[in-house]
Amino acid sequence: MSNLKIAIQKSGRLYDESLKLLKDCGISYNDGKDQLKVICDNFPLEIYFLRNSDIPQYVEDCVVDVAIIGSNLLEETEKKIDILEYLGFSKCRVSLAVPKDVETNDISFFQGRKIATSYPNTLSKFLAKNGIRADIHKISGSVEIAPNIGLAAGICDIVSSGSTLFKNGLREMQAILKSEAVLVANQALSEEKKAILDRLIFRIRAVLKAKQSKYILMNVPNEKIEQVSKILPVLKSPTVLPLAEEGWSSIHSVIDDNRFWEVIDELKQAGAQDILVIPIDKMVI
Ligand SMILES: Nc1ncnc2c1ncn2[C@@H]1O[C@H](COP(=O)(O)OP(=O)(O)OP(=O)(O)O)[C@@H](O)[C@H]1O
Ligand SMILES: O=P(O)(O)OC[C@H]1O[C@H](OP(=O)(O)OP(=O)(O)O)[C@H](O)[C@@H]1O
Ligand SMILES: [Mg+2]
Repeated sequence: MSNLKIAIQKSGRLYDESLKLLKDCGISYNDGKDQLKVICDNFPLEIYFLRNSDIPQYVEDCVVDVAIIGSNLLEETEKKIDILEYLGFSKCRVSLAVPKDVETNDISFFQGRKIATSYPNTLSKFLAKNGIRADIHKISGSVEIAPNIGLAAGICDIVSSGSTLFKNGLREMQAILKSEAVLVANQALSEEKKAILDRLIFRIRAVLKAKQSKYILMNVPNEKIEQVSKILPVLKSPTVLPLAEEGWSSIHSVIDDNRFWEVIDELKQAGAQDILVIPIDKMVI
């Protein structure tokens, strides 16, 4: 039986979270130093550690079957590969930025000017769509330095916290693309590989779903159970267990992480006490 081949970034922004995701999926391997390829012990998977910018080509050429990359790289490289799952980490945007003393937010500022970027294709598509003719200057890193050394009037690069822009005296003018890590696959997977991939995606979804949810439990006087239950968004219906103290019950449920702060006051007002919120490791629905 053949293994599914997955490429992940060798080092950089995506490396830690990509490996953590595989680990959370229960996949383990013998971690030899500086290995560029490892075979997993307990899942039919081979991991290839590659340069991020090379990965889309490897996937399209079927050198590997699947990969974890930033979705912005797909926009840039336009390879024939499919996004299977949004993974929720390495969130960032590709943005136009200018020296902070430039006052306008009108992108026609760039008309006839030079823009430094590592993402020339993404930028040229955006400029064409907006009718801006600018001179695109491709550099492969440290793009934020370009305006300071007189190389360009502005830049187009990845922004996350904005601190690199700030440290270089720049400000974000306009985001042109949002990005996050994605699982991608080539379009010619065998049935055997697809079956392994389905098992991997099943595990990834269980991990991602669990991250978005919390287990919540609280004590409630019996006469308030119905009222409290109505507030709780539940999978089926909440679990209600009697407490040793007569007239009281413990209600257990699962809640979306973002919803918790919205309903906490309502729960208290409805009579819930001693509310505990606990992380969930895996969630299979
Ligand atoms: N500051 C950031 N915050 C969040 N995500 C980021 C950030 N910078 C980059 N990313 C995402 O991580 C991906 C990899 O970026 P990284 O800088 O690690 O590698 P690279 O320099 O693009 O490529 P290579 O591995 O070929 O050197 C990017 O394509 C983007 O999707
Ligand atoms: O908005 P921030 O949180 O400051 O992040 C943005 C910076 O992160 C990335 O660089 P990285 O650190 O990956 O270095 P690189 O240019 O060598 O890839 C990107 O190219 C920006 O420079
Ligand atoms: Mg980078």
